[in-house]
Amino acid sequence: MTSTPEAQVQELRRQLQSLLEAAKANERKLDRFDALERRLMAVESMEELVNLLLVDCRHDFQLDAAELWLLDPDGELSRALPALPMARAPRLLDTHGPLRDMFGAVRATRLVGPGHGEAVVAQAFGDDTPMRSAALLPLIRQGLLIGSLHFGSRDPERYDATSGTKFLDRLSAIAAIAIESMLNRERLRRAGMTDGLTGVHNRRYFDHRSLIEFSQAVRHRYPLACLFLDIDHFKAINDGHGHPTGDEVLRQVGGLIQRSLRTGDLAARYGGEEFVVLLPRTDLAGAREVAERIRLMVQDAPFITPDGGTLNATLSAGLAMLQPGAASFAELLNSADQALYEAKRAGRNRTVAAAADISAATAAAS
Ligand SMILES: Nc1nc2c(ncn2[C@@H]2O[C@H](COP(=O)(O)OP(=O)(O)OP(=O)(O)O)[C@@H](O)[C@H]2O)c(=O)[nH]1
Repeated sequence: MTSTPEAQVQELRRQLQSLLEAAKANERKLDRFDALERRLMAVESMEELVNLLLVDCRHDFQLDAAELWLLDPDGELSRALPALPMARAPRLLDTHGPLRDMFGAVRATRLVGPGHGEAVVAQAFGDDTPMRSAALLPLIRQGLLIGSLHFGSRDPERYDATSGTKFLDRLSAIAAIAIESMLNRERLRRAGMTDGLTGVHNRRYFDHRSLIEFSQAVRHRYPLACLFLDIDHFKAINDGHGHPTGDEVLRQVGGLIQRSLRTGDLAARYGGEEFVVLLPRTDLAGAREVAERIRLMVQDAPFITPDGGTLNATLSAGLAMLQPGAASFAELLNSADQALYEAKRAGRNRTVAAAADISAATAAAS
């Protein structure tokens, strides 16, 4: 049956309308991708980048789930991320295995859903996931798979294996560049405030942070303790076992100090074989306990030398408390340094508190 010319015109109009709607939808999609790419290129910090990929993307693209996996074989990110204010954290992988399982040798964007990859959806979002389809974007830099970005939907048809992946491919390339440049920036930032040998903060960072800690303690009137820790007869270790062994002892002492502290405490290598520690909201008894814990750990530790041998070392600690009415942070440092001098003079391998703190504690007790 041939249709009337009016019916043919109606049909053409309908087809034209649906083409126009598809074109408009595509344009809106392009605008959204465009806006996201611009924001990715402009992020200033790791937390902003992760929030953009996991929280904003999910909202802007009306996704039901978004996940980011990042390869972190050296534990660099797992040390850095907990301190950052992130609404959602990426999953850190210590090996390539999960990425290899997901992308194989092809390493291209995958659209998976019912009948063509339920198992992969579960792999991407967990076994109990309500997601029914997903877009899995490999993040590749300089030929290496550095992570993956997963967008999930409860709608089984949202991601269909036959759909194009042009926008998603572009997004994954830009996300990978943004992640790599952010990691490099973080590395540089940390290198600028970390002592290269021991991994604790350097003097420059300490000088900056200590002033903040000082003014906070003064303003909010809480105690602030300062410890100077100095390895005993370190010159003899260098002379007797060689400089590389001295370096190794320094590295291990730095690690012991770091592990003895709470979040919010600050440890730094102050110079040579001397470390400084700031303990906010810690009283004299608490600070003495920390100093003694570190001293005993060092005393009991067998230090492993580069040639596989062991040696023993000790350290002396000088401890001082921020005094009410102290005019400057330098006064506190100075008192801790004097106390350290006393500890050395009295025979080393001991903790000595500054005279003013001992008399204040005695007066309070009597
Ligand atoms: N291996 C190594 N040695 C260092 C480093 N920085 C400083 N030193 C050495 O540390 C030694 C410090 O010696 P001294 O200041 O005489 O103190 P000490 O031998 O520890 O004696 P006391 O502190 O009085 O117990 C010097 O020999 C420095 O050369 C370093 O980064 N690595």
